[in-house]
Amino acid sequence: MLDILPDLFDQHAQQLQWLPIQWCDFGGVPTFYGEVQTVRCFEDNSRVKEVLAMPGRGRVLLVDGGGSLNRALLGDLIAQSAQDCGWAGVVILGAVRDVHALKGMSLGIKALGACPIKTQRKGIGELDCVLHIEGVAVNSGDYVYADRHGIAISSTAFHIDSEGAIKEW
Ligand SMILES: O=C([O-])CC(=O)C(=O)O
Repeated sequence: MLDILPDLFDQHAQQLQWLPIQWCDFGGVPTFYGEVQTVRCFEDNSRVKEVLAMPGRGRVLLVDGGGSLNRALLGDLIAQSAQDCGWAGVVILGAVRDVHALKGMSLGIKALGACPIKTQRKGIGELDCVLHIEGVAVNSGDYVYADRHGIAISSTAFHIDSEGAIKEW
């Protein structure tokens, strides 16, 4: 799929909130969208690993890692698990590693940057919490729309067909 955000904003700007962050694109799928599940954690990816081993059903995991580039919250093994479990994408306000392998995955992956060091898992982190990213509140059950421009959040589910036609669900 090509770009989706310009047409989405042209047609439905009132229902969208833009996250003004220039993300790095690490996955093999630059355009992806789906229902959000939220995680908040800091330099501990326990929750990320647990959740991405559960059925994704086309959803997108949005992780507020506090912006830390000191530890990677996702690497090739967890990303493979996400792909195998049917997640559409993972968005990390923080870092990832195993960058070469991530590019080969059928998964959307956006993050602030890369770091070669993994976290120490101590079981710390929250699932399904309200995240505040660039002044935008995001809950599990909202929707993420991502392409090479970046990421928009909405409480509305849109379906975008392979021709780029947008339908509200
Ligand atoms: O295990 C981790 O914490 C991150 C990682 O390297 C992987 O997902 O392969």
